[in-house]
Amino acid sequence: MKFLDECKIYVRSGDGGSGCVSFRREKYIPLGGPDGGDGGRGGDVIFEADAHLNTLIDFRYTQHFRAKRGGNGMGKQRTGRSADDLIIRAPVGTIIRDDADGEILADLTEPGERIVVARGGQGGRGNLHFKTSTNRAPRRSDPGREGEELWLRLELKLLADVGLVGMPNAGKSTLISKLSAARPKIADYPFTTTTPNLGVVRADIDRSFVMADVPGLIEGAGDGAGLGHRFLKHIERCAVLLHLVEIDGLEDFDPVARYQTIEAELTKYAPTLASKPRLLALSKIDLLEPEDREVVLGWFRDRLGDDLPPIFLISSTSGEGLDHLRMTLAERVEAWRNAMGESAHDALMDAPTKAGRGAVAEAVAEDAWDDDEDDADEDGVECIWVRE
Ligand SMILES: Nc1nc2c(ncn2[C@@H]2O[C@H](COP(=O)(O)OP(=O)(O)OP(=O)(O)O)[C@@H](O)[C@H]2O)c(=O)[nH]1
Ligand SMILES: [Mg+2]
Repeated sequence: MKFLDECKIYVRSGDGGSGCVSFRREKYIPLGGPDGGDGGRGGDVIFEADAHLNTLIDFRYTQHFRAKRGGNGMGKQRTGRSADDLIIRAPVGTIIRDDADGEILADLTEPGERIVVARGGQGGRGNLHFKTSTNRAPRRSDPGREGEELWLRLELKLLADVGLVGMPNAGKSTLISKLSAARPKIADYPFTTTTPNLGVVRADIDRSFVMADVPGLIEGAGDGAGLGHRFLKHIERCAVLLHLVEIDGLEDFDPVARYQTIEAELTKYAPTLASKPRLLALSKIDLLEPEDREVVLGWFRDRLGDDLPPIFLISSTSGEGLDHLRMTLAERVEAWRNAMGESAHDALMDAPTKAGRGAVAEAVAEDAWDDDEDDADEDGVECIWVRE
């Protein structure tokens, strides 16, 4: 299975069928009047949000969508057949833009929601309509109207509840591998993760949430430096951010400054990210001398003051602090879902996508990412990232 989150497709609605030129021909009626029927309507191109889909991968194989042409009008005043509409199914959460000017045509948030992106052409009029008092045998009919054609850009934002942010090597991928079935690549060097990973974290029997591990952020990420900014959009819709700062000793670096650097980048990228609820986890504390813990916590308390989010000490190696963190995250996600109530955002994030998100996350957990297919295809489909 592959996962693709951005693609470009061509759509064309059907042309209207032509009107017909025809005259009534019956025995003993030598000069029957015009009886050419109208052409049928061309098919619309319609998008439908489907809660069971969670990737745009199908658009990689099919990029051209053409609705059928309406049938031509016929004699005996018969109207041509209207063409069937072409329904394109896309995952809930897909944003559809006109590629020409970037205008958003639709943001599919509700399962079953439909939007017409290209209207089918009207059928042409048959010669029946052109009969006048002076012209009783019109040889004129209209051709059908042409359908509309346009290129669309589809974008799917991952629907995760918790977004993991932090500098490269902070231990984000290790954490998601401990809390969920996701098995991302983990290594002792920065920028190991190049594409997002999703995992379902089960807090208890009936409570779970989706966590997204995105590539590490660096200074300048908000302006486009590094890889991470490309994926920040995936965490824009998260309920909670979990900011991970690695603490593997008291020497050599300033963890508070690391935290502040990344926070500043998030603010620069989008104010919505800056104002999102967040938790701070100090990772790799197995490497810290027990007596140094209070020292580090003191640095954060003193320098961040009221801006200090709830802080956790965790170790993915020893498992310390993970249960508490997992339960707190579950509570935060639940509180956020409740606060959202019946709002449109809730519809997007919660009910309709449960099946879809679970499926993506499980699939992500099972398969490895393929980093190779990162760029534009020959045939014009741009893949920001693809999972095999
Ligand atoms: N001792 C110790 N090492 C850890 C812990 N968590 C992660 N590591 C190690 O830290 C290194 C980086 O871990 P990753 O999970 O790949 O870090 P990341 O934040 O995903 O890094 P990028 O993908 O580059 O952004 C790996 O060598 C891990 O084994 C921990 O709790 N304790
Ligand atoms: Mg990683």
